[in-house]
Amino acid sequence: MEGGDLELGNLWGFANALQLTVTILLGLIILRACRTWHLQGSRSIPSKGSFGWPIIGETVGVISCNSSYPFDSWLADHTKRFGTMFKSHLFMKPSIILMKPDELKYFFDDPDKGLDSGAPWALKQIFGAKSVLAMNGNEHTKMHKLLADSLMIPELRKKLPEMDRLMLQSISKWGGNTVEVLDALQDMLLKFMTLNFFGIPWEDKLGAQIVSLLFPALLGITSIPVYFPGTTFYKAVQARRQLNALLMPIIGALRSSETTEILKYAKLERFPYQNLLEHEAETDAVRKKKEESGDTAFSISDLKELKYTTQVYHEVLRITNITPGASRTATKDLTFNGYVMPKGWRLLAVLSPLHKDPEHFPEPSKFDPDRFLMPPNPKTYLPFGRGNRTCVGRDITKLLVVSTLYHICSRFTWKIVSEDKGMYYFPVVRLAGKYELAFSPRS
Ligand code: HEM
Repeated sequence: MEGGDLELGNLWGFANALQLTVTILLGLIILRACRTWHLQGSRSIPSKGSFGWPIIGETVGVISCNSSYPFDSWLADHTKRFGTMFKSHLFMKPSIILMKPDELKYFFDDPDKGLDSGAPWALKQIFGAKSVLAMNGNEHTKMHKLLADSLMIPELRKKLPEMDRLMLQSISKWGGNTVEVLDALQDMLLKFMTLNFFGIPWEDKLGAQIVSLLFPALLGITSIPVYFPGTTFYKAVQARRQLNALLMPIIGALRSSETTEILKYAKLERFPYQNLLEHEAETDAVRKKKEESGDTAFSISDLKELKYTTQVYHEVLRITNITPGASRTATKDLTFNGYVMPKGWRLLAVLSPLHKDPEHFPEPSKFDPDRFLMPPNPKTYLPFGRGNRTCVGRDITKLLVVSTLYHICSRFTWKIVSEDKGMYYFPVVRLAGKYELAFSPRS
């Protein structure tokens, strides 16, 4: 080929690429304009907010939140521009974000009976339409009650000795070692859930297999639903399939009790340890009392004595917002605060602005367990939501966290070994780096 032909070919290639780019850009602009017109023109929705880009909306902005630009900053930027209760387009759906106490009350209490679970498509793929998170109406009420009953204090009282045994078995190996604490606690919780929901001891081969599949499956709940090898969603679907194969025979046998939902996991965060070290008198007193009585196992009545540890627990939940919020779908046009929230739109309740409102929690970024010297106010502290979809795991979470902290504090002193690398916010709130503590047995 002659040099001139080559240049001409290059030019044509460039012109084609340019034409294609311009066409795509124009298409995107028109699409965006059409959608905005359609959504804004037809109904009285909150006029404040932004739909972002076509199809993806503002999703990328949310999922790329990290330590230097946390989800709180994304929310703060939006509220500064639009006020509270603004619209957005997230995870393929037009959405309305709610955060003020009256907005959250409307969301959780659903006085107009117009809100469905709003379970994302990814969740239904992984946990099925018959998961409590996806169910609605009477079916949901029944399942919620079954689960809640199996996880409330009277039932937990029976399960506590086994929980305690598991905890001590794991913690007893920590003295003199450096431990990745979050992984160790997560493993403990998954093992306990395997025992609690399926009656399978984690020491069994089957128990160990289930434990190893639960976490990847749970991670998929909030993943981007791209079914391609390597993605979180793909791994979650695969894990769910394997869990199905393992669990179907057992579920068949357990069907009468129907308590076969496995859902969330609780995490201890990095904040409490230093504060607890400074308040060792409390755990010491409880331990001494128990040793004198000859019964060292943790009991429900110990919760009352561990007041400071419980304050720490509340403050961790307030400041970390491990579950950032909740989601619903409007099943009809709803009117609230003068706005129509159209049928089919997603409503997202976010909890962090409430838990970090200086009016209710002065100096909100400061970790200060003494805020909870008095029991938390249910209007301004909602880490487990409220209403008919309130968290069924709240009692077990408190019991697990407070008793684990008690066991750790009464046995060890520790030093933080790993460097603080901040937080990730998607697909779940978690530490960006390892969280290793070096434990020494207490004298
Ligand atoms: C720190 C730990 C936890 C936090 C902050 C948390 C938070 C929440 C929140 C805010 C909701 C309400 C969602 C909504 O209104 O749609 C919820 C629901 C739920 N949680 Fe938790 N949770 C935690 C641990 C657990 C644990 C350990 C379990 C199970 C053992 C669990 C099981 C559930 C279930 C089944 C629901 C759905 C209830 C329903 O839709 O009827 N959670 N959780």
